[in-house]
Amino acid sequence: MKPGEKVLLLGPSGCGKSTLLQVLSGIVPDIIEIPLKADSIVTPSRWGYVFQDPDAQFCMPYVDEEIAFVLENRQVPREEMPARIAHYLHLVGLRLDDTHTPIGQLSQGMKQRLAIASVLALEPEVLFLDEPTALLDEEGTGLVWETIRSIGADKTLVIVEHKISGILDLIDRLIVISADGEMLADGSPRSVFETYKKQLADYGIWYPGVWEDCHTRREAESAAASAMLTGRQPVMSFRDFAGIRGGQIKTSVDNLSVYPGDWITVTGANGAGKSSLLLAIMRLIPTQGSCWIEGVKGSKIEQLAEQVGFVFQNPEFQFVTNSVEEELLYSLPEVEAKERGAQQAAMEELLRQYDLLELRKQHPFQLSMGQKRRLSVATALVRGPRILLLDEPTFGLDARGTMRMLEQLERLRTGGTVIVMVTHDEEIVKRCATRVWHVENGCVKELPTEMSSPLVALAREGG
Ligand SMILES: Nc1ncnc2c1ncn2[C@@H]1O[C@H](COP(=O)(O)OP(=O)(O)OP(=O)(O)O)[C@@H](O)[C@H]1O
Ligand SMILES: Nc1ncnc2c1ncn2[C@@H]1O[C@H](COP(=O)(O)OP(=O)(O)OP(=O)(O)O)[C@@H](O)[C@H]1O
Repeated sequence: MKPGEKVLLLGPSGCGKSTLLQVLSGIVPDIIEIPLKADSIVTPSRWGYVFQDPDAQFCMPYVDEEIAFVLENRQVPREEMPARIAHYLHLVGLRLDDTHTPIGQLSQGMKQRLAIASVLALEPEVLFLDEPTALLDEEGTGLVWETIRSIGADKTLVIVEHKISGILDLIDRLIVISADGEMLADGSPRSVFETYKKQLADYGIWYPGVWEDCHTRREAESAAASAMLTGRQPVMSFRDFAGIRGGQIKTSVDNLSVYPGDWITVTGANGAGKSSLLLAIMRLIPTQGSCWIEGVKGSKIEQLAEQVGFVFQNPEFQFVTNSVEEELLYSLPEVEAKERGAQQAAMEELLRQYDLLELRKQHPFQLSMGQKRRLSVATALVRGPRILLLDEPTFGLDARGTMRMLEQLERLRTGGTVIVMVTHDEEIVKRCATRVWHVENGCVKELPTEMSSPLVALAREGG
């Protein structure tokens, strides 16, 4: 790679993009000792690395201290620090009443913004970015690319990113890696997309126009028909419901009901209170008011888990066993011996659908981010819950993983399963949602959408 070059690495989930980035930066083998087969690799001297998982990035407990730590290493005088800290937080749009806030109290998207700010504070010559915008809202994504664009032509950039639409004009060189880790293409984005479109589609890699090629938008009538088909009794209702964190209300729903066959996308800025809503429904944070769920007696997590499948924003929070296969087995209900064969077959089918069959013996923590994401969703599905709460289930997925997951969720939805999905992806909102809930400063409000407009409402009211 030449100095000043802006390079994008694209490839299917698990092909080795993160690993390659770590080798190019020298993290492997200097910090992570993995044997390498290479004569010599020249690694840069002043570089910064934004990890795929922001939790892997931080050294200090507080936001201001995290950036101050970097500035101290650069010998920035103490009196200049507050202004510099404010500057780097401003670049990524991380707005806080007090910069001396514990990092553990930030939402995941806010953490990702901080991770990028602390790497920018290094003023590196070479920047390695591993899916830096995966958890960011639209504003955050725009700001990050704008900042990267403005930090100068002389900086070298190597980026792994699935959300390609905002960065292609920034990129000089696109390198595509195939599923078996070989280099498939290397050239300008335009020439690679023109020449290799078929291969990209076959490998399930993102390219401009992939949504139009792979996903059919659901028709309004079909949404209405399924609402009519699946009945009018609510399966979940909120009355003055709120979720509390750090002693304060972080999410609240006044009065909303959820019906079989609803696909609700939950949207809103980073830190708005979307994850808190799902955590409150699962009683994983303190709550007040009422969230009634059909068939759930009491509010113990085990009783909820009978009816509700939950996918955490960070897939690692979900894993409790030592292999992919055990993870699914752990979530399965106890059945009689004669039913175990069918259960095993259903589990294998799920592993196949989620491209995890070959990885069945692998430790969940030794998967790539996309593989972890797919396993976390498969685990939530394996019991066949009536309500599925999914916190950004498609982030970090390649095109194939995304389309397959959406198609499967749509099949479940038309069978009556409720999908409540937090997402920043506008395409998913446009194509999949039958209802949209928007969260602003912790308040959840239903937005009017094409799909949840009169037809669906009429069907529900029996018209
Ligand atoms: N700690 C680990 N130990 C063993 N194998 C691992 C470990 N981490 C990842 N792998 C495997 O190495 C391969 C490459 O992983 P890597 O994270 O580099 O993929 P990736 O292309 O970045 O994927 P994604 O797009 O899903 O993030 C994957 O098949 C994964 O299962
Ligand atoms: N453990 C905690 N203690 C106190 N406040 C917290 C805690 N975790 C999160 N918060 C705050 O609650 C608010 C809502 O966070 P939440 O994670 O629900 O946001 P979100 O909408 O899911 O954001 P993102 O899109 O970034 O994931 C944020 O202001 C965040 O700082």
